[in-house]
Amino acid sequence: MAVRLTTPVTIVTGSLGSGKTTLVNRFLREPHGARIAVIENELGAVGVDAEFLSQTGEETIIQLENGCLCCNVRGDLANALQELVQRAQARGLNFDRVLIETTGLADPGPVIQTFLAETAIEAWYHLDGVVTVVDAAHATQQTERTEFQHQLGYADRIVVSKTDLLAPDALAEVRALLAGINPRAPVLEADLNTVPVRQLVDHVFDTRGFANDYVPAEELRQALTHLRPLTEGDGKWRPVGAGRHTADVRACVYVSDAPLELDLLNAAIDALVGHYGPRLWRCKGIVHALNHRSRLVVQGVQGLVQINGGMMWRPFEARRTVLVFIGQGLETVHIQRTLGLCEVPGERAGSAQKAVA
Ligand SMILES: Nc1nc2c(ncn2[C@@H]2O[C@H](COP(=O)(O)OP(=O)(O)OP(=O)(O)O)[C@@H](O)[C@H]2O)c(=O)[nH]1
Repeated sequence: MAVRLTTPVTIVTGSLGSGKTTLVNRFLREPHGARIAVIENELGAVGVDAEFLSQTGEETIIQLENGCLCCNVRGDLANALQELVQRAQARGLNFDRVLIETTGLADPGPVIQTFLAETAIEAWYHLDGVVTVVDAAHATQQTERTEFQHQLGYADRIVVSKTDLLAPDALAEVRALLAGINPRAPVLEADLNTVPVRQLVDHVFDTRGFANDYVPAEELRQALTHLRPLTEGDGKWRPVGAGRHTADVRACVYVSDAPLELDLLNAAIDALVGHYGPRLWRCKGIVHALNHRSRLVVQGVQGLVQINGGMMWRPFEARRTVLVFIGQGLETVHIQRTLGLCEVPGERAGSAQKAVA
């Protein structure tokens, strides 16, 4: 696998007061081996959030003061990232990882798109992942808010904060709610003030959330935990927890052991992107394609979807397609039928397994 020499960037998002600054400060204050630069997005013209960040003695904190990052994203963010590079070159500033803390009102979609579309920054940076901090104490009240749903939908990792303030049954309710909106993102539940920084590092860094050649097994397992066989051995699967999530936000998990025809899959994904437009926020997964010795990796953010070659299938490994679609108003049956058209008849391996949650 090619070694990436660009600097990994993590987007830290989450609702107002959820604990984003607390999380970022843990990485700034405590030793863990990485040197961090922070881009801090302020909502007002005069920022205050940066005041709460621990100063590291170097000029590694950049404040964006022109309002909400999701509204002015391209220019401002690209400039801030380039400014860090210039500081590094001119003044020997050292950092090997960047965290972008968005405002609690930001939709991370356009921020993510900047990394996929701005060629000026790709020589220096790559997007490692989106981490969404969820306030356990207020999550259930926030579920109807569009920005909260967006932040969860795009998450590669979720950190549930303030677990110290919640009874176990209330925490279980939050867990179920999050699984309904985003079944693929692994979750760390924590009191952000006391959880060991090592645990935060392991959960938040190197998620490879946007790698084109790889989807972490942890994410696929997480998505599959929300599906259960209807009856033993009949090959049909049903969603677990469907309907628990909020009104219009839906996560569809498509699973199939039959190989998919790649040309048809390209057409099917184009059709889904065309049909759902901006309502399809994120899609991701691996594909068992006909006549391919390696898995294919699907990575999509809004209208940009890529399918690339991934790791080789190992001998005797069960080959399976797992695709997760997250967005607003996704129609389960429509997605199931559209992707089902790509399955190659008679090529199903073992027991047939196919589902959309
Ligand atoms: N008890 C408890 N308090 C927490 C935890 N995480 C954060 N807090 C507190 O919650 C408050 C808000 O935390 P911040 O880190 O400022 O939240 P934020 O998301 O950066 O807030 P905004 O920038 O306003 O969106 C602070 O008083 C934190 O000390 C936690 O796990 N447990």
